[in-house]
Amino acid sequence: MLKGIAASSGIAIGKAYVIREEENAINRYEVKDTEKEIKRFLEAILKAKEEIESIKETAVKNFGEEKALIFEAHLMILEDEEFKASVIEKIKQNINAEYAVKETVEMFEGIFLSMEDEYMRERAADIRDIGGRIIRALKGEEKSSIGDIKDKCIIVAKDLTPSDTAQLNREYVLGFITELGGKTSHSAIIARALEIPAVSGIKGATEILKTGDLIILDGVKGIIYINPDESLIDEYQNKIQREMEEKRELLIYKDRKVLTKDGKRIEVAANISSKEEVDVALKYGADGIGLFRTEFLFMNRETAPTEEEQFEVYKYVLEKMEGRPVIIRTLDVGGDKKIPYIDVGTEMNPFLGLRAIRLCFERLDLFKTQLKALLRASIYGNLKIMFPMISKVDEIKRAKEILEDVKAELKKAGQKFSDKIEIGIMIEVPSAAIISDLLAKEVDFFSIGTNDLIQYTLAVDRMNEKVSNIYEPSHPAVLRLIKMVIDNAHKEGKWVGMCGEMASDISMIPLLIDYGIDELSMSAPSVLKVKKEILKSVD
Ligand SMILES: C=C(OP(=O)(O)O)C(=O)O
Ligand SMILES: [Mg+2]
Repeated sequence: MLKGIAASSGIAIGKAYVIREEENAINRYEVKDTEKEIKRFLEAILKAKEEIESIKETAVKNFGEEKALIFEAHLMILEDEEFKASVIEKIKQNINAEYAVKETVEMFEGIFLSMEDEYMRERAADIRDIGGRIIRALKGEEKSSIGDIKDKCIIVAKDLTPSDTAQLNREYVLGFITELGGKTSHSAIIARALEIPAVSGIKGATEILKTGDLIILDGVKGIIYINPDESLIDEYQNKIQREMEEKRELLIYKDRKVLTKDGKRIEVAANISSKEEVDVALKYGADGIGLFRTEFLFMNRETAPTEEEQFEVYKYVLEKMEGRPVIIRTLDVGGDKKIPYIDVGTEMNPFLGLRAIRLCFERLDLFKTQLKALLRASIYGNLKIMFPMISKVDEIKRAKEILEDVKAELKKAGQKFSDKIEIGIMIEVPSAAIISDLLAKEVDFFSIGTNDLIQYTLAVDRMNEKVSNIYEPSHPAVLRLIKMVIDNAHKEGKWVGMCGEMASDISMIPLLIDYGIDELSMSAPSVLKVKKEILKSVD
């Protein structure tokens, strides 16, 4: 038995599938026969071309000509004489082909990244992609994608990025075990939304476990059993049965409106990160969407979604929610949510770096495109726009000014948008909580992001399993800030929600209600148990 962190509740029993770290190191060595090495390089180019041609064909079939254009760009790079000449030049200096490609790719990447033109800057990602493909061809490796898993298994990996997790297919992935990551890492959050049980923080898991080992994964207790005996399997199979029954019983709360014993209405909403999750939110009786993490729309693709693509997603969510509140948060890239084509450079402390609204101010092109899409979609439902990582008054003022500029542009173009959109901010940085009296004057609502608020207040990395024991939601410093935020908002007549993971922590709910919280938003599968908990004092 191994103990880790209970990252996503639920139980899974199945065979392990161990993903070992890819051998990324590209070593430099001296080649004597440079002619042979050049031939090896040119063959790798041909192999890469064949691969891309075939991917392009599939892309045309599945997504149409336009989506396949990106591969046209990749083919052009492979045919680029300057690129090839640069690699060959290096090989002639007795450098091995892999290293020559790596150096050439880095040089071209640098050139593209320094260009003024947005389109050209984005081409840096293409060069990187192509470079990886040629190097894999040279090494004779195939690229495997986690989204391609087609056998029922429990994934064991050192770490899963949020974009990896978002690709997991629930039909096959029964659960996952990682060495790294905490309870509020985005991978854990996504796993909870997908109802995939997970345990993180199991040191050495990829070494200890072998593919094919039978595993019991207990995501409630945060433990795993390796090759358990029959009696333990029986015991856990019974637990799975009981869990399913409990879930069914909770359905009686689905259409209940939640009132406290003082008769105050509490909205119990769902957090989503894709349009597909709206159905899950409705299935579990969410009163609204309390947080749409839109950065996930930007993941696992080559370029940012266009205004039209985003508009379609927002419209879909708003229409599906049929007038219930839908809080859509603007792009929160950075920290553990990395997007290859949105370059923030190398950062010593990504969670303290160019993240969320800070990045949007640097990349007005992305920010304005998203705001336009949101405004246009606003006529299809009850949209509220929320800005992440606000840490001072100037930032919310600036964000609102940009929103006004975008509104003016739309008006000029004769495009319609609602005039009733509430504007809110995340309170997830201690400075924002401390000046919440001032910020409350600028907005219609707050939503407390406890995942970040806790990590920044207590100086405890939410991703680091080594300090997870001191990541303490009930620390008095955190509780004082939460109370202060709610009081300050209410003094200005504004409402306060909570969309961090604390919102579904049953042990904290009585206190939050006592503080006067107005809305709680969480992964959809937690909605019913939270409704039940609040109604317990009334029923
Ligand atoms: C809801 C939050 O935002 P995210 O988890 O996306 O950082 C939070 O910080 O609590
Ligand atoms: Mg946050």
